[in-house]
Amino acid sequence: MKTALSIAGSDCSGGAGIQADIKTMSAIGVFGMSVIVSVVAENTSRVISIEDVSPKLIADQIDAVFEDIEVDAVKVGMLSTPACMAAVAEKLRQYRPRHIVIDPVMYAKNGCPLMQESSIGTLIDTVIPLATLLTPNIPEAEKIAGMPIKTVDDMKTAARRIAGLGARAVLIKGGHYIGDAEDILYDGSAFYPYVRRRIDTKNTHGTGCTLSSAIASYLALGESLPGAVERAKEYVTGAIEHALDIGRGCGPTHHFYRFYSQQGGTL
Ligand SMILES: Nc1ncnc2c1ncn2[C@@H]1O[C@H](COP(=O)(O)OP(=O)(O)O)[C@@H](O)[C@H]1O
Ligand SMILES: Cc1ncc(COP(=O)(O)O)c(N)n1
Repeated sequence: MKTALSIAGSDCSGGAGIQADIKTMSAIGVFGMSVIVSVVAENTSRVISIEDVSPKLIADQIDAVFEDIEVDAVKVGMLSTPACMAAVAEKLRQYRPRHIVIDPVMYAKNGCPLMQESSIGTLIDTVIPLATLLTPNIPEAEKIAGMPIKTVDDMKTAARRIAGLGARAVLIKGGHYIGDAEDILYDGSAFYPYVRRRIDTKNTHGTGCTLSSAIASYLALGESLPGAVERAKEYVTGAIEHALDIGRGCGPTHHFYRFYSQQGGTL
């Protein structure tokens, strides 16, 4: 069985972070593993508090996985501080997994910050150059590329700039855009658009986590990068279509909708 590792934060409400990643990996059919970098007390409406795991325990978790199990792809999510970033980056440089999909998480869907403002320099200098694919949403791409993004052409310019910072490929996600949900992949030479109609829902907690871990899963299964993004886009669109209207804020994406519908069950 192919394996994928999520290095990210824990969302106790189960919609984003490590929990979304492992649900996605399981639904796609790879063996999911997790290195917890931060524990976030959050739900669909708010973040109550965040506590980071010590750099030593982050490093030890990564050692525990890599010394024992072949890792076919890694997904990196929330890294809140320069110390977390340095611990993860050092170990990724040591183990050099083939696929490293990095989602540079900065805010939760309800607007609460998940990355300290002062971490942006370390993100750019230390983390981004490790990405075989970086998957910023539009506000994150604006911060990293240092430019406003209002059009699809701006998305392309920002993707080029971010590739110039050392990411091998960049997928700018259009969930925060107006109109269709259009994402643009830049692989260093060509652009690939991925377009679906926008689903009218507030229940988008965990969409970015779901997409990046789906891409890592399909890369682990041997898909090409454009193919993995296409299949992951299909997966996240279905997970948003069947998102659960639970909680008082932005409800979570739903991962087992295909299983339930095949069993004739209700969602
Ligand atoms: N309302 C929506 N309808 C359809 N697709 C969406 C919607 N919102 C987000 N997406 C898609 O979900 C994925 C995650 O994007 P986005 O929500 O921008 O990421 P993030 O969670 O990092 O903010 C992208 O493929 C985006 O196009
Ligand atoms: C621990 C953690 N990691 C990431 C996100 C962002 O989730 P998304 O951008 O996918 O809604 C989150 N809310 N919590």
